[in-house]
Amino acid sequence: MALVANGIGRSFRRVEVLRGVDLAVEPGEFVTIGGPSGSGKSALLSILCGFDRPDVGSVLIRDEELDGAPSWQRCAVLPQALGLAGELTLAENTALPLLLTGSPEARSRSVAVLAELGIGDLADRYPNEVSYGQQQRAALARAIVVEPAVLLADEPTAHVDHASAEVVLTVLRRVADRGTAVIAATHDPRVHAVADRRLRLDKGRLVA
Ligand SMILES: Nc1ncnc2c1ncn2[C@@H]1O[C@H](COP(=O)(O)OP(=O)(O)OP(=O)(O)O)[C@@H](O)[C@H]1O
Repeated sequence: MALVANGIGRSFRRVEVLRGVDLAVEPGEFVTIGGPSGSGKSALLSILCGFDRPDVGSVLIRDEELDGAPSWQRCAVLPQALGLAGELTLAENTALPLLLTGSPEARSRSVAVLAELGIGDLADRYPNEVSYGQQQRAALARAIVVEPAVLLADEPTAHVDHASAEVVLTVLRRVADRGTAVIAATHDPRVHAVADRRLRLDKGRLVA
């Protein structure tokens, strides 16, 4: 399995948001997580990528238990808040995970991934010089440039127009088909439509 979560529980200010979440995702599988606003989708993704720790339960990525945030190659994230560095261009932001691995073709690979997402012409612009939807696609480019074992995407189509959403969905599907386990939290029926498996958070548990 690419990712296994066992009995994840998490409370905030005594409100139990997650109560025993179990999840197992295979390499190459595309899973969506739905559920109403406030049901705990982002909270769950934060735990799956090691940004937050559960009160109970464990997460394994490629059979290794998470202890803090794993490397970007094991688990890459498209967060809801994007988190692009404002002082770096889109190409430089996208290249960051490759620079950490010492890849010599960081620039060319980043521009290629930006182009795959339809924003190759914006590679040398800074985040504040492009729209929020374009920033979102750059944050997705940064997440997939290293071909991670697991990709966690929080609302990957939330800020993009219809045509751009189609591009994002095609790329997410392609990333899964190349072997990455993709887990996307979403309200968007178009994302659910391209997934292999659709789950929903209901009263703190994942249900089909
Ligand atoms: N760090 C935190 N401190 C306190 N409460 C939190 C924290 N993180 C999440 N919560 C609470 O947990 C619940 C679930 O929040 P979460 O953001 O995971 O929902 P969501 O399903 O992702 O919602 P949305 O669809 O609006 O993004 C909410 O009631 C939220 O207020």
